[in-house]
Parts: sequence; C-alpha cells; structure tokens
Amino acid sequence: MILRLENVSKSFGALKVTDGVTVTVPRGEALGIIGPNGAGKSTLFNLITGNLLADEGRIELLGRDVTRAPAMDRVRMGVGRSFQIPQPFEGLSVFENLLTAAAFGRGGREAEMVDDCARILEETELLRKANLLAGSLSLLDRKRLELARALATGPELLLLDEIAGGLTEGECKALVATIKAIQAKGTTIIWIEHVLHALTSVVERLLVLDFGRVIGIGAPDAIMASQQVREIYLGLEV
Ligand SMILES: Nc1ncnc2c1ncn2[C@@H]1O[C@H](COP(=O)(O)OP(=O)(O)OP(=O)(O)O)[C@@H](O)[C@H]1O
Repeated sequence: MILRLENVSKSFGALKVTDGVTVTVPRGEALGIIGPNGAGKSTLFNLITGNLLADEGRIELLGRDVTRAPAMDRVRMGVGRSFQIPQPFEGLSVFENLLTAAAFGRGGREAEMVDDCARILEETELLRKANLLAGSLSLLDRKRLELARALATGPELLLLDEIAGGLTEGECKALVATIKAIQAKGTTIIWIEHVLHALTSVVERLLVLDFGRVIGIGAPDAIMASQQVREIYLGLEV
C-alpha cells in the first residue's frame, strides 16, 4: 500500500468539498478519478500533497501518518504532481526547467540530477527539445514538460491533473503511451481526467466523486456501466 485516506474531510466555509473519503491505493496501481466540475477532485489532490490540510480523517503515505505533514515533506517522501494548467518557467530551457524541479524536489548531487533529468527527457520524448525555451513549446510538449517536471522530483506516487485536456486524438495517444511506460516502470499513478477514453485505457480502477463523496470505485467497465454514474457524471437519462 502506498497511500491510504481514511474518512478525510475538508470544508471551505460552509461548503464541504471533501466528505468522508476513504480509499486505499496499492503500490504500482493506476487509479483514475472522475466526477463533475466542482466535485472536489483537485481538492483531493491538494489534501494528498499537503497543499491543503484535512479538517478530519487520516492520510497515510508509505506507512507513515502524513495528515499534518507539510507539502515539502511529502514531495521528499515521493509525491509528485502535475498541474491542470502547465506553468513552466517560460524564459528557461526545457532542461533548466527540469533541473529546477529536481533541485526543488530531492536535491542531491548535481551530476546525478543532470543524469536523471536526461533520462526523464528521454522518457517524456523531450530529449531533442532540451535546449528550447519552455515558452516556445506546443501544447503537447508543454504537457510533456509538465509531466517531466513532476517526474524530476523523483515520485513514487505521481498525481496527474487533467493532463490530456485540449489535445488532439493523436497527441492524446502519444501522451497515453508515455504515461503507460511510466507506470510500467513501477510508479503509482492517480489521474484526474475528463478525457475518459484516455483515462480508461490506462487505469485499473476508477473512483467517482460527487459533492466531495466517493460514489463508486471499481473496474472502469463496471463503473461506466453503473446507472448512478451515468446519471451523475455523464448527465444521461437512463
Ligand atoms: N481555496 C478555496 N476556497 C474556497 N472554495 C474553494 C477553494 N478551492 C476549491 N473551492 C471550491 O471547492 C469546490 C471543489 O473544487 P475542486 O477544484 O476541488 O473541484 P474539481 O472537481 O477539481 O473541479 P474541476 O473539474 O472543475 O477542476 C468548488 O466549488 C470550488 O469552487
């Protein structure tokens, strides 16, 4: 088990955005999270990363209680994250962006970090673009860089927040192949995504959030066939 959330809740004022969420994520799994806009998906990520602290409940990471641990500790323990809107340092090269993330995430000896960054550029198919300015990249490459920056912190648990949004079908396929390869190397992945065909081609389980509550978790086929999920998430009359 890499991550366990037990009865985790979070409110903003009177609005309960995370409501008694309990889930266990085994090491190596790819778990997808879906739910309508405002269901509390990004907030759940913020609670896992420590960018927000839970009001109630317990969060365990790699067997350690991190419920009150600051974000930096959790990065050092191996939680990496990509953001919905990539915000690289536009005036730095792709490689410099990665080195910055690596230094922030784990620190370590410079030669080692440089080697790691070169390997990650290869994994994310950015090697030939290493010296380009981040601000000059296409949308697909900005997404790849966002992924690479998350990998540069050395995560065992990788959180992806809507990384496939806005891509063409072909670009989406290419990104999915990269994500599959990352999982195949043993990284645990939790992926929030509205592009369902991309998500279901990777994840082993889907978790459905609605009003901050888990309303379903299981194999993607079973979840997508569920009447409750179709009504709530897809807005379908069934
Ligand atoms: N810092 C905050 N302060 C107050 N309200 C917030 C804060 N962050 C999020 N919210 C509210 O909490 C609710 C859940 O937001 P969240 O971003 O977690 O949803 P989401 O499922 O990720 O949505 P989307 O699919 O649109 O990204 C929304 O109503 C949002 O307006």
